[in-house]
Amino acid sequence: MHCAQYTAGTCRSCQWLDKPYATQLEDKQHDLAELLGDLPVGEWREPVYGAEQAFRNKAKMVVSGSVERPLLGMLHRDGTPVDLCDCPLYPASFSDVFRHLKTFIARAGLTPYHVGRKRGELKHLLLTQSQFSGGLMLRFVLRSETKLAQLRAALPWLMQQVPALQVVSANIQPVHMAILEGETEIALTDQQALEEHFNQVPLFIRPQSFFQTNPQVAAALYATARDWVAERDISSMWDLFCGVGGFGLHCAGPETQLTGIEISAEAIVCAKISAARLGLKNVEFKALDSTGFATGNDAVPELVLVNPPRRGIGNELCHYLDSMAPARVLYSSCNAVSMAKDIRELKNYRIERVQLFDMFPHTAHYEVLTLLIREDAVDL
Ligand SMILES: C[S@@+](CC[C@H](N)C(=O)[O-])C[C@H]1O[C@@H](n2cnc3c(N)ncnc32)[C@H](O)[C@@H]1O
Ligand code: SF4
Repeated sequence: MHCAQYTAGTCRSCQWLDKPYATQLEDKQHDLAELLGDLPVGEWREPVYGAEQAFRNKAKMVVSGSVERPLLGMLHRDGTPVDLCDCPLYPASFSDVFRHLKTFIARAGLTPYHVGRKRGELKHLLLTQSQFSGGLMLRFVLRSETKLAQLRAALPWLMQQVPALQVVSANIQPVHMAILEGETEIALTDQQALEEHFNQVPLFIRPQSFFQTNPQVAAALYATARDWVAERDISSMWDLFCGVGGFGLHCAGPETQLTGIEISAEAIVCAKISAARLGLKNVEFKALDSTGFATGNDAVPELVLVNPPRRGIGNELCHYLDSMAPARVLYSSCNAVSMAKDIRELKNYRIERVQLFDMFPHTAHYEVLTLLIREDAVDL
């Protein structure tokens, strides 16, 4: 893939752009094999990959420059801004949206935040697209509510220029730190969730909930989890770190007892809407800490699916799972280092199958799906 910013040396976020894509996949597979090292693996599946460019559904833009000439992109460590509106990882349609946003910033008088001077209001713009409808969610991350009235007053113009905009909100992030967003979210449109569909499963994207950023590969990941679960007659499962419910909602049939656990209440709202749409009756989604939920529960489902953040599931949950001993554990991870560490703690399990999903082309990162089966299981 060609990137003018990379060639010019102005953005090096894609550290592997010089590597041919086939070599990137080989290197990732090799890295995964090294991390699992001594652990026997029943079956290695071929890596799954998608488009090499325009695969991201989300742009996180740092706003800098002046109110008349804003830049949307990133800041180097020394504070030098780079405009990344032409980044080839985004869908082509984003460039028009960025152009209108620059005009909008000037019209609404949203002064870009200056990190060095600690002045200005508009810090970031977060833009997400649904590949199902083409609809867009836009979030303005502001230092305070000072310019909110101006933003509201100018918004009808933006909605007219960008008719795909469905969900707009303002996030207030008063802290002078490299934190992307704050706790307060103010809805600026009646619609507050963007509808997405993967494999005919309706999923909803809301401002403060995690959503996969590579829809093509994420859809393949969920479909694979669904297929692996369907190999056995699973009547009860937990989906821990469930986000908006993508895994559980793919895997559950009409009779499956599914419990989805996720710390973000916003994401749980989305998961419940999806479950209702699918007509799933034996499903519950709760906004809780996964470890707290698991360790405080006597029930043992037939399968536990985990999809934690980069830090992994951690020792306490590993030890609890190992002793509570569900027949199967399906572990989806965006960090094979923490996953390999966790699996070593699951001493009663063997690795039945592993498959790599390249969610993050041109970087060293990847997603991996691992099926673990309890050692003493005869035919599970
Ligand atoms: C990698 S995301 C996976 C989300 C979801 N499974 C999906 O496919 O989109 C990890 C999720 O874990 C959630 N999370 C983080 N810490 C948590 C905790 N202690 N308990 C439950 N969920 C947590 C995050 O909010 C995030 O939604
Ligand atoms: S993030 Fe975008 S602009 Fe930066 S190197 Fe990657 S493709 Fe190029």
